[in-house]
Formats: sequence, structure tokens, C-alpha cells
Amino acid sequence: MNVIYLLIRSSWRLVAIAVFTGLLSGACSARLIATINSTVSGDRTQIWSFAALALVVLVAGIISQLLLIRLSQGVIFDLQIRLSRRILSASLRHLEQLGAPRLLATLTEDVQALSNTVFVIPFLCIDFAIVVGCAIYLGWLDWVALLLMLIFIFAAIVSVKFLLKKATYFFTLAREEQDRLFKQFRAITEGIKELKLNQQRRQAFLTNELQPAAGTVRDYKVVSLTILSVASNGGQILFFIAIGLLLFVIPRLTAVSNPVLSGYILTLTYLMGPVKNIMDMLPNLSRASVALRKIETLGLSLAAESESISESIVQNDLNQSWQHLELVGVTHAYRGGEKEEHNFIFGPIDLAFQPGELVFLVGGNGSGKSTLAKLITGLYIPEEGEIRIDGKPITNHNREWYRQLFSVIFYDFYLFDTLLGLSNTELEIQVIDYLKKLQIDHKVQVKDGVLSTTALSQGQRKRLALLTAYLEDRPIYLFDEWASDQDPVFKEIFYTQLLPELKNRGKTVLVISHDDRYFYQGDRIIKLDYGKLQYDKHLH
Ligand SMILES: Nc1ncnc2c1ncn2[C@@H]1O[C@H](COP(=O)(O)OP(=O)(O)OP(=O)(O)O)[C@@H](O)[C@H]1O
Repeated sequence: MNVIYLLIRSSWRLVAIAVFTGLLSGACSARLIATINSTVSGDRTQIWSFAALALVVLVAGIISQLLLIRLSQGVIFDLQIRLSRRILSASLRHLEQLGAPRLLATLTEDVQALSNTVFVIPFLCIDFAIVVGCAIYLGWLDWVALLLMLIFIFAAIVSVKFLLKKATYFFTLAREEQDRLFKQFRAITEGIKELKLNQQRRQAFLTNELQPAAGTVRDYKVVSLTILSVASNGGQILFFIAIGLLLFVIPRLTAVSNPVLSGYILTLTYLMGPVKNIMDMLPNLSRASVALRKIETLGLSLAAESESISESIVQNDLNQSWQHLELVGVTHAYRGGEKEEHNFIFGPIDLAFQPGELVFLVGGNGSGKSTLAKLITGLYIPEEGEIRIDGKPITNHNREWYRQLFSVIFYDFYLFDTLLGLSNTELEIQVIDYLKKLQIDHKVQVKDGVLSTTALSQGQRKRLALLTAYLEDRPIYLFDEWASDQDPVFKEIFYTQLLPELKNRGKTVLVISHDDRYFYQGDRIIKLDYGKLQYDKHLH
């Protein structure tokens, strides 16, 4: 029912029109049955009234369906866009904590489940309208018949609702397990090489990880679908009992004329189709309400962690000149659980940067270099302390503007195959120059802002990421172990030509690196150790 509420919330007017036309179609269907029945019973019926009724049934039904189809697909579209926007505006740390499997499961599984249900709702509405119309016709034929019908419908609703609640409970459990299953699917796609190369690992993965997760989902779904099958068949049995009573019991209790009796039977037989459809839809409705709850909880949690950054801020303030960037008492904590040793506390750290500096950020594995990169670039919001630019603290109000100062290539960078958001007039010429400079012009071309391929070696993909960074032309560059995948020749070019060139263009260049033989190129070396600043050494 939540799903129907979702439609009403989207546009109650359209829903009202669709319901009205649907009911009109249903009512005319019932009237059609009545006409057929009275004609069969010997009454004279004008052919045009029969044709007119059939036409109204058809046209009103089509209008109702078309309206609901547009509305329901619009709701799914809005949901996908809203959810994606919320993900984009949630804080990075919160998204990291939620984890990719959970986000993917909702974006695919839940939205799909909802989409499948919303798709059939238009047809369900017509079926429902037919049931209502036929019920009214039965009441008109004989009120005892209607009363009987209502009692059975009530009993069916009560028992089906109880079973539906149970089935939804098991669907919810299955859906929770689905997140775990998605994690295993990710392991298959991303760890395929490791799984292929080691048979024991593959066997262990299949038997200890994948099968238990898939098995639990299967078991919960079997229970819930069984309950729903009982509900659906139970509902239909009640329906047959109603027909049996009308056929065999009621005529013995009260005098029922043959036309009335044939009216019952004709109507109830006609009703079988719509009732079966409604019953068959129960699993979808159940699954959809679970999916909707999951989407809503994710949506709410994303909204609660939203950075509330306004896009208009960027448009209003394109000034990117700065003189002094400071981190003052900045801290960040990864809290891994109950135990203190599972936590990693970064900072408090004080640092300052000027335009035109080439700074190496160094330290052992896990010392906090990438964490510092995320803090400096404004992706992590400091738990304590603040970042100031020219004395102005970075807050939610100007964080979006602040982030536009940086061009960053993270260690786990993502390469878009389209040069998104870049649209200067000399783009094509610049691209050709940079591709040559990065020595990949023989591998990749760019046409209308689309890269001809991204199926390249890791080192080449990194060069393409560098191409994007060049094109962005931001005042501060940050490279997280960019050169680690480069061959010695290009590594040399990167440290001795490309970095000094950027510096000479007035860019501030922050380089996370383990290549100590090139550190002499820098103006400063900042060393981290266990999340603390070990030293900040000026070289010149
Ligand atoms: N997403 C995360 N969730 C929880 N803990 C994290 C997360 N990312 C990093 N950490 C913890 O923070 C510490 C610092 O990690 P960070 O990635 O900043 O180190 P690093 O200096 O960049 O290491 P490396 O040289 O290996 O890339 C690590 O000990 C790690 O356990």
C-alpha cells in the first residue's frame, strides 16, 4: 500500500482522474455483464447500448492505464534521480561507512523491485474497479448476495493481510541478506583473477561465503513466497466457496429467480480473472513495500548525513585566487569498533601552504597520507579544528567552492570516458597537446569530448587521469602515488619535468610519494607517522 501512497504523493490529481476513469471502466464492465445477463434471460437489448458500454469500458480503461503508466514511470524516474542526488550530496565518510554493496543493492535491486510493481499497478487498479463494479451489480441483483460477498471479501482481506505481514517479514530478512550477497557478487567481479588463480580460495569462497549468503536469501524467499502462495490460493478458495454458496445454498434458503442466479454466476465467473490478478500481485506488493522501506531508510540516512551544499554557491563565486591555505588543529577519526586499537585517530595537525609550492607528502603505509589528502581537499570534514583559506574558515557554506580549487588523482581514481564538465573552445587542441606530452597520443584519441578507449594499462589510465587534471586547470594539484605505476622513463619525466612545470605555472602541487630519489625537486617534505606530523621540512 506504501507503493500506492507513493503514487498519490507524486500527483493526487492524476491518481484521482485515473481512479475515476478506472472505476468508470469497472462500473461499465459490470453494467455490460448485467446487459448480457438480461439479454440472455430474454430481455430486448439495443445493440448500440451494448456497443456504447463496450466502448466506454475500453476507452476509460485505456485512459486510466495510460495515466497511471505515465505517473508510475515518472515516480520511478524521480526516485532514481533523487536517490542518486542524495548519494552525491552525502558526506564521503558516510558513504564509505555504508559501503558500495549496500548502495548498489538499493540502486539496482530495490529500485527494480519497486519498478516491477509500479508497472502493474495500473492493471491492478482496473481489476480492482471491476471487482467494485461487479459487487455493486450483485447488490443490485440481490442484497443478500452482496452481503455474502462483502463478508467473504472482509474475511479474505483479514486473512490475507495477516499472511501478508508474515510474508513481508521474511522478505525483509531476505532483503537484509541481499546486501551481504551483493558484497559477494562484488568479490566475484573485482576479485575474479585472484579467484581463478587459486582453486582452494575459489572453493572456500563458494562454499563459505557465496553459498551461505545466497542460501539464506533463498530460504527466506521460499518461506515468504510459500506464505504468499497460501494467501493467494486461500483468497481464491474463499472465492469459490462464495460461488458454491450462491449456487447451492442461497437458492435453498430464499427464493432466487433464474435470471438473478445466472446473473450471480456470470458476474462471479467474470470476476475470477481480476481476482486472480489481484492475488497474483501480492508477492510484488510485498516485495515492493520492503524495497520502498529500504530505499527510504537509505534515503533518510543519506539525507541525515547530507553536506547541505548548495550548487549555486559555485556559480556565484568563481574567484579561485588564494594566498594562504591553513589546517588548524585538524583531526579525523576512523572508528572501527568497541576496541580502542581498531580506531585510527588522525591529527591534530597544523599545516600551511602557499601558491607555487611543490610539496612531497611522505610516510609509511597507513600513516595517514590519503586521509590528509581527503581532509585538505575538503572531502572529509574535520572533526575538530578547521581549514582556512586566506583566514576564512571553510564551512558548509563555502565548501563546494573550496573543492573546486583542487585537481586530484587519488590512488583509487575513477576514469570517466567522457570529458565531463569541460567545455572551453580550445579543448580539442589542448587535448591533442597533452596526449602528446603524456606520450599516449598513439593509443587514445578524443572526439567530441569522448575518449576513444579506456581499456588501457594502469599506467596509461593514470596518464589519462592526468590529462583530465591538466584540462581542469585548477590552482592546486594533488597526486596520490601517481607515479607508482609509471615506467622509469616516464617516472623521471613526471618528477623532473611535469611537476616543476606545474609549479612554474604558479600551481601548488602536493605529491604523495615513496620515490625519495626525486624529493630534491620539492620545496618541502611533510612526513606523517601514525596520523601525526613527524616533520615539515623546507628544502630551499
Ligand atoms: N575508509 C576507512 N575506514 C576505516 N579506516 C580507514 C579507512 N581508510 C583508512 N583507514 C585507516 O586509516 C589509516 C590511515 O590510512 P591512509 O589511507 O590515510 O594511509 P596512507 O598513509 O595513505 O597509506 P598507504 O601508503 O598505504 O596508502 C590506516 O591505518 C587505515 O586503517
